[in-house]
Amino acid sequence: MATTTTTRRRIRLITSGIPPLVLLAFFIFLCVAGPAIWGAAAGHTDVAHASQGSSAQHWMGTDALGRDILARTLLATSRSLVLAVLSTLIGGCVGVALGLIAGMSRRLGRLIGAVIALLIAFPAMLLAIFFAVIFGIGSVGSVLAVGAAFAPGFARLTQTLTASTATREYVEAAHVLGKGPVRVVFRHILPNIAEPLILYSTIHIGTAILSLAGLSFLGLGVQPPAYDWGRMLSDGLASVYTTPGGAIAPAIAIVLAGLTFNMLGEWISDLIGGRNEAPRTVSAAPAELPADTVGAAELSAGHDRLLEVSHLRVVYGSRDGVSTPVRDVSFTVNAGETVAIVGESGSGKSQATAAVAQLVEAPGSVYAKQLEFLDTELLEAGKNADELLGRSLAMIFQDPGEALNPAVTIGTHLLEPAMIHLHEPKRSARERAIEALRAVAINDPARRYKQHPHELSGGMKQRVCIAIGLMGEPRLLIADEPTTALDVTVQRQILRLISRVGKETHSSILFISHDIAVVSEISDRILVMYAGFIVEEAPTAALLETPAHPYTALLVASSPTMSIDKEAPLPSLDGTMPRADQELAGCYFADRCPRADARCRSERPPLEPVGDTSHRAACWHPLIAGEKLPVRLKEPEEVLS
Ligand SMILES: Nc1ncnc2c1ncn2[C@@H]1O[C@H](COP(=O)(O)OP(=O)(O)OP(=O)(O)O)[C@@H](O)[C@H]1O
Repeated sequence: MATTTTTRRRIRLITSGIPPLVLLAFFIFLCVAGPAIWGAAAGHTDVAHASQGSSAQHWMGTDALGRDILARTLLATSRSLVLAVLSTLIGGCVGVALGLIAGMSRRLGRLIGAVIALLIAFPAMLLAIFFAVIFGIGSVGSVLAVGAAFAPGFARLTQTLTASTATREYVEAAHVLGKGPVRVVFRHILPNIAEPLILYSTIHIGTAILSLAGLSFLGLGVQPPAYDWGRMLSDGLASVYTTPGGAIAPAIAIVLAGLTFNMLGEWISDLIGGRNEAPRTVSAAPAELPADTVGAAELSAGHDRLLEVSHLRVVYGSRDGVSTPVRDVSFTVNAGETVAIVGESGSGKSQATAAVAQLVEAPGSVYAKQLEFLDTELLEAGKNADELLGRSLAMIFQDPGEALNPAVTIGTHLLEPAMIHLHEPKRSARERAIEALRAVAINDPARRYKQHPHELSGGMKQRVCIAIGLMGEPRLLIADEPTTALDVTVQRQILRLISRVGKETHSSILFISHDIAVVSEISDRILVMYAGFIVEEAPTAALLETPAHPYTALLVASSPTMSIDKEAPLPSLDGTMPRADQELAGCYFADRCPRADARCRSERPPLEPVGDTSHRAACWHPLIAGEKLPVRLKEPEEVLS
């Protein structure tokens, strides 16, 4: 059934491509062979047979000098088409350059965006006439004028495409790798916006033919003795009653050429659309992970500080106010340790780690008393910080589909960290890349190396992202909800893989998740975040068995696990977390907390040890070990809803 649909689609694609391709071939033939075949007839004057109607010798008649109109029309093809292609190229290059600057740079973007919006408000033909007067009458002036009139359209399209591509995770990953803006544009942005731009250009050649003909018709374009279809149309209209062919022949040529490029554009669009449809793959049984080598090279030093974050704050300022997704976060990650950050959606987990990876973009600002990675103060290190992070930090994002650049092969993704940061020769980097794919349990790594991301399943893409991390010299692996976008059957494997890779490469792991049950499987220590604060921090077992903060206690109790009684109702966490733009004097959890009193609402509790020094909680009334929180249980229908 699927095969029949695909076959039918292919047949439709081939048949719909025949008319524009045949017409295009015909026009190319006219451009190439035209001068040799019709050159003489088009230039031969015969005043005795001037301004004649159609005859067997002159199908479209003759002009005022007795020249054959059909021959001149066919000969005018090359000038008309070359000028149209040139003006599209000029408009395309100028527009794409402006659009890229506007899409990449926030400050210049606003200015260029405003100019584009102003120009786009005028009809393109009106702009072309305006620019033709400025650039001067003639072929060159008209080409520049039509190019300038098209540039705002190209710029608007490029700006929109760039803005949406620039926020993709593979572009952010490229920034993490320390790639400069020019490299990011040519490697990651342009290849991914090229298809709609090519499509737009093809259709625009048709419009350019019409616009140039219009300028020539108005006397602003091609000047005698040179001629194009617009010039011929203008001359032909003067004698339309005696020699109608003088106007009809160039008019037919203009319409046919315009139609050809429009049909070609539609066909390319179909072709691209079909190619981008993800192939349906039958998901094979997930590959067994190779034997775990946990413990083979455990770091002996127990408390080597790798990352030290002290009083981290992330602030976004806008005309509408200030929003602070990370209010005050302090934590450390020791060498070889796996630390998890948990908390409900919007608690600031991703923003806090984005600040560590230097991925918070304007208008966001990062403040910290200390943000030290491998003994380097990141907020003061400038370019050195980029290099350090590019070499020693690996990021695994939530959606592996977004994290990989669809335009480049898996191999290229893997080679970049090794070649850019370790300056490794391509040959040895390639060998290591195939080894890295094998290490993350990807079958047939040599074949996968040559494939593009769309040829891989979601789980495989995430394995590739992990393998990319292995290509540098990672000391810290930040995994931001790496299993959320994956099929449940693959989640556990990816989790185990990340844990194993961390141990084998002696890297520490900072693992972000909203699911405490997930992180408890791999983490040594858990940090609980709420409304931009760390509200509790403890070794995993202590946090799960004796949570001190009421929020943690509710998170633990409401986390459905395989071991709990499925018939028993889950505790309910009513209310919502304060927004990032809300400022409160006291504890941000107070409104949802069954233990809150007046002090909780007026005075913010500091993160302080509760019992053991490794266990800290920010609460005025922490739960004493073993104490149960009085909680409202969810009704069965609430659990289902
Ligand atoms: N570019 C931005 N501008 C302004 N505020 C932002 C921006 N990005 C994020 N925020 C704010 O930061 C808050 C925290 O976002 P963050 O992505 O860190 O949460 P999270 O805990 O990781 O949640 P999730 O699990 O849903 O990803 C958001 O609720 C949002 O209000």
